[in-house]
Amino acid sequence: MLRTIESLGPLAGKRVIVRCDLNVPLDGQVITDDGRIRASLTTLNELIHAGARTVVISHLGRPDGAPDAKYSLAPVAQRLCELLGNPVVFASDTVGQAAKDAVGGLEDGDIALLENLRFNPGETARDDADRREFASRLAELGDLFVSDGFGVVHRKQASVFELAELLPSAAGRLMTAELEVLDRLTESPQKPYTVVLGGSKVSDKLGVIGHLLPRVDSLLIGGGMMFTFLAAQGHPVGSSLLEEDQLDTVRGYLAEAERLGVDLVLPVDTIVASAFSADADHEVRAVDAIEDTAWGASGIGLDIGPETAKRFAEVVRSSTTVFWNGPMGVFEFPAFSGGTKAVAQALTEVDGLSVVGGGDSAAAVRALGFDDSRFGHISTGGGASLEFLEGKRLPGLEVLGWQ
Ligand SMILES: Nc1ncnc2c1ncn2[C@@H]1O[C@H](COP(=O)(O)OP(=O)(O)OP(=O)(O)O)[C@@H](O)[C@H]1O
Ligand SMILES: O=C(O)[C@H](O)COP(=O)(O)O
Repeated sequence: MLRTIESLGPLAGKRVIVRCDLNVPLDGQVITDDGRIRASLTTLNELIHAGARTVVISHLGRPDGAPDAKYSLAPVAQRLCELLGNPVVFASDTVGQAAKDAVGGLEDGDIALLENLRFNPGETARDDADRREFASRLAELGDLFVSDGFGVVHRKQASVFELAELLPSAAGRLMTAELEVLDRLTESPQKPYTVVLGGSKVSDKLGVIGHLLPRVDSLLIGGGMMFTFLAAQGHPVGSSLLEEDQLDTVRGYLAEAERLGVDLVLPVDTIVASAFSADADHEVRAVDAIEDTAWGASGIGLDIGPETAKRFAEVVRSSTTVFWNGPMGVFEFPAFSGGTKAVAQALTEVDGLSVVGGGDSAAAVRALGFDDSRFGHISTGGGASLEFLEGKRLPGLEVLGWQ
């Protein structure tokens, strides 16, 4: 049974550390999608109103265990303050003097945000003892711990796992809301059940496919992920995103899909660009002709093509349950956003349950003008929701009592 906030007892006057996933997309200092900040507000408002002294912690991006200004949470503190309508004290470090001063200065109902957890090597250390050492320094800043960063719950990291062992801990409201919907997808998805995969974290997400194949009726592969499949079928993919060391694994998935009778749908066309940029020249090409443009092997596939988009949309629309993770192309560049838009539109037309998972996927649908309410659920977790659907035991959930 997942422990919830009620299990922590009275909160007034207590220093409550809340692990959120405020890993939002940034363009310089500008937050391009604040969905993950908004999703954290329910828990934070509840703690504020209960008179807790709230200490918010999060990572942003993947800095290398040392401070790096481009991954600072300062813009997030500013946005959090606007959304809460409350001052947010921002500490320029995580376990140093600035954090101690910020937390020490909190009154009941106040809130502070500490700097990016991943500026400290202990947060993501492989060695258990190193993570534990960092977690114990974090634990000194709080009396209680609320884990609400669903997007990071698949990571065995100090602020997700060890900290929850060190302090009385419970799941926050976002965490429980996410689990309620995703549980429906694992327990009894209504058929036909389709999963759509794309995005750029290819090696992170390929592993999920083997576990999903026995559970789904159709699996559609687009985004950066498609090129490893196309290459596995013998197609040259130019300079597109490719995980060469995964080719054998992918061949295994293709064979397994056939054996299980799963409809594994790969793109038939792609938009090939001269370079990775918003204004690059581009042409639609069949997937066996990616290198047949004037750019030859330097051409890059940046979106699924129109014929593929049409086919994907048809499969999605005729499904009763759909889970989608990972944009179909580089949606941040308008010329390569068509595939993502077509799939998003089809999801809004599903007569059943449609779930969008992932920080970038959620950002994509919003950037393309789709309102959250047009989907059954928008999950803040990309990798996390996929690993949950795989049926994996997630460290950040187990430590909260989830079986
Ligand atoms: N063909 C492609 N080549 C390169 N990048 C691509 C391609 N297609 C999509 N992308 C990129 O994939 C990124 C999103 O991938 P990611 O796997 O991180 O998605 P997510 O699961 O929604 O996010 P998260 O895992 O952070 O929650 C986008 O920034 C998009 O530009
Ligand atoms: O964006 C995400 O999926 C989460 O914030 C986790 O980030 P990570 O993949 O860098 O651990």
